[in-house]
Amino acid sequence: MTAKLNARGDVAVLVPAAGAGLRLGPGGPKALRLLAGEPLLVHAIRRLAAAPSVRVIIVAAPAPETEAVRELLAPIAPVTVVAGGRERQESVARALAAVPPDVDIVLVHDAARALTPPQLIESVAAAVRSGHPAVIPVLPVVDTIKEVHPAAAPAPAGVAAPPAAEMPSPGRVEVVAGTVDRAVLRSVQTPQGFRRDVLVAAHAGADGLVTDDAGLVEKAGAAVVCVPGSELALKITRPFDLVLAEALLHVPWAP
Ligand SMILES: Nc1ccn([C@@H]2O[C@H](COP(=O)(O)OP(=O)(O)OP(=O)(O)O)[C@@H](O)[C@H]2O)c(=O)n1
Ligand SMILES: C[C@](O)(CO)[C@H](O)COP(=O)(O)O
Repeated sequence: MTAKLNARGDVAVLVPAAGAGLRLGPGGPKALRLLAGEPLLVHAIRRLAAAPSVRVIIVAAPAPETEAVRELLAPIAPVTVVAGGRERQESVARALAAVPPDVDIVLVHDAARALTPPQLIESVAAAVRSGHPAVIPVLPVVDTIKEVHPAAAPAPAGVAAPPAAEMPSPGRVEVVAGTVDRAVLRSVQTPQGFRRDVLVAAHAGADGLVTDDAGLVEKAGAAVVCVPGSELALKITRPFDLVLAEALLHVPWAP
């Protein structure tokens, strides 16, 4: 049965879903990969549609799959589907352009965070509604975090280390440059919530790529406020995450 969105809701949710899912391995666009027999995007949309604040959902689909995604989601909830871009930021910008003029609160939510509970969507929306122009859900960092640089080209004292690859690889030795104080670090999730004018201005003024929308708002100089995130809002990125997500579907407290 198609879920109805709340016509009295005051929130539009943009769902970037156009990524390739390279880190998940071969198998097609990540948002269309199956979790317990259904595409990740279906899991994500179902949970968004269950949040009472949500009036509009706009999905940025992999461009060649736009029509297929429209058909896939039609029985789940009323959604607008646009073609995504080459980068996440472009996908968000395209979805943002399709927000109806009378909606003042916009959330941006990764399809890859497919198990995000409706309560988290509500708590981010409530924080924006209460007056914060930009809101992100966060979790504490639980590991000790080291800054590293490649052993072959150590950064001299006082000079910024060269950019490190995302992971050390065989034959590439890294050396620790220092330990970061994790008490001031947070792991950032979606949905990220914004006053619409703030998000529109941040995207319009973007002068490079950042990895989340709050990053654009920070660059524009606006305050970004944190609310508690949820372990269930994990981003399904690598094969291990898919196994974890499958297990989470069976825990009694998961939505
Ligand atoms: N050009 C892109 C790239 C990413 N995304 C979306 O942004 C979210 C977060 O991206 P990530 O989880 O990193 O997904 P991928 O880019 O697909 O992953 P990978 O980097 O492994 O290819 C995902 O819902 C993804 O579909 C998007 O809409 N358009
Ligand atoms: C937006 C995001 O989910 C915040 O954690 C994340 O940055 C998106 O993932 P990506 O791999 O950086 O595109």
